[in-house]
Amino acid sequence: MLNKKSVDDINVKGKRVLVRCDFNVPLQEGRITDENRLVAALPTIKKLINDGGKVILCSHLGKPKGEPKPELSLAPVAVRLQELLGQTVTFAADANVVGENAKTAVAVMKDGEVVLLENTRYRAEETKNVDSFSEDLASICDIFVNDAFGTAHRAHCSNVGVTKYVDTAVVGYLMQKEIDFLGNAVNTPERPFVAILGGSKVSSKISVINNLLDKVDTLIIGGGMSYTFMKAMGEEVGKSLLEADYLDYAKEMIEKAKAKGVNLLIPVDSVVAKEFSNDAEFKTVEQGGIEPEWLGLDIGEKTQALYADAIKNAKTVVWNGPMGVFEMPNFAKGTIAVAKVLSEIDAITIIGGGDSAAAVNILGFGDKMTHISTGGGASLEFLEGKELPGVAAANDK
Ligand SMILES: Nc1ncnc2c1ncn2[C@@H]1O[C@H](COP(=O)(O)OP(=O)(O)O)[C@@H](O)[C@H]1O
Ligand SMILES: O=C(OP(=O)(O)O)[C@H](O)COP(=O)(O)O
Repeated sequence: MLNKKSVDDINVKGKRVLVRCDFNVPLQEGRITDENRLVAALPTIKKLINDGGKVILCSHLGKPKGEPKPELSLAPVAVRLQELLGQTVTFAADANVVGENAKTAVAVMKDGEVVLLENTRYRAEETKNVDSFSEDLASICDIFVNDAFGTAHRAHCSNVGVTKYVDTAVVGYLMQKEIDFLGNAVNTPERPFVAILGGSKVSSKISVINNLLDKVDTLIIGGGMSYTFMKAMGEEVGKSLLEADYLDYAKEMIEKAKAKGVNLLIPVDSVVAKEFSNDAEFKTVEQGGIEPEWLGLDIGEKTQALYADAIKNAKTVVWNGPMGVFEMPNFAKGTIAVAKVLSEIDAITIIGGGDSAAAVNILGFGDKMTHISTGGGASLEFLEGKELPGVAAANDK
């Protein structure tokens, strides 16, 4: 259990409560294309409304790099939140985030009302964690709640700096839930504990592989990163994604798995194509059969069966990174196969945000998983065993 004070430990009646959420949602022409992060934030917001707090929400959106960018305004989020909450959400349009508009909006709030501030990254100080913006944020609230798990690996004004200037800084329900699921899975897993890692690069998951090898019974490797492991085992990989600088590291991890008695699985067949395109000619080849002009873009059917077999008796599964280029239908089958097995087994299944979460949702398996994290980078850093600054900054219990 997370040893931080939460919204259950405070009395917010009549108080101005600043809630840092992660409303960094994908937008297309002002339309929100995936609202999971908004829905995930509702329990904390509703609790604070019901308890009679004056609920001031804030978040970043995209990377406006310290200046107002209309296309990265949080205005569309206010509209959708209002629908989801079924009550008015006043949007404090304010290029300065905590300028006169925002201060006035907050000053006239009644208990149980909701205000949403403008994109915190309109202020240049935000991502540098400069005190001036942290102080501004603290000046409009009595209590601070951090519920932005997706941003917890950043140390910015609106999730870390602000806590220096408020007496009470607690975490929200989403933050608690994310840390509890990921923490329990990694630290006290029901066994067998299987981790599935995929995605493009070994280099982005070095510490995750290393840390998980200390914890899991089986580690399954798929996606672009598997070719570096194959090469390290002496196989030719043609034009597949290869990080030559990480071959020694891959060998080290193969040795570590042996030493620890971890079952490390890499693909036994691959779907290869002539080009990185859904329209390219493609075929399935056995282990060691990737010819020089071909590149591996998905795991083959034998690998799918091997991985399904390794997963089916698991009691805890953590998955981060697709098994292939799932954005292209011809190379999505491996990712679909893994998602399908996870949706069918009797186990705690945790999807570590990012592309894997998107894949599971797009493929329609979202509601079959125990937990889909709202944070890609944050869940990866958590799986690496790092302390998340956004969590560390909250008051201890
Ligand atoms: N065999 C492959 N070759 C090239 N790219 C791949 C391969 N398999 C998966 N990918 C790509 O990896 C990307 C996801 O990588 P990454 O960002 O590491 O995953 P995540 O966001 O889940 O952590 C996807 O865009 C996918 O197309
Ligand atoms: O979307 C986010 O990260 P994610 O894509 O790693 O899940 C978070 O909102 C953090 O955003 P940032 O990576 O711009 O700091």
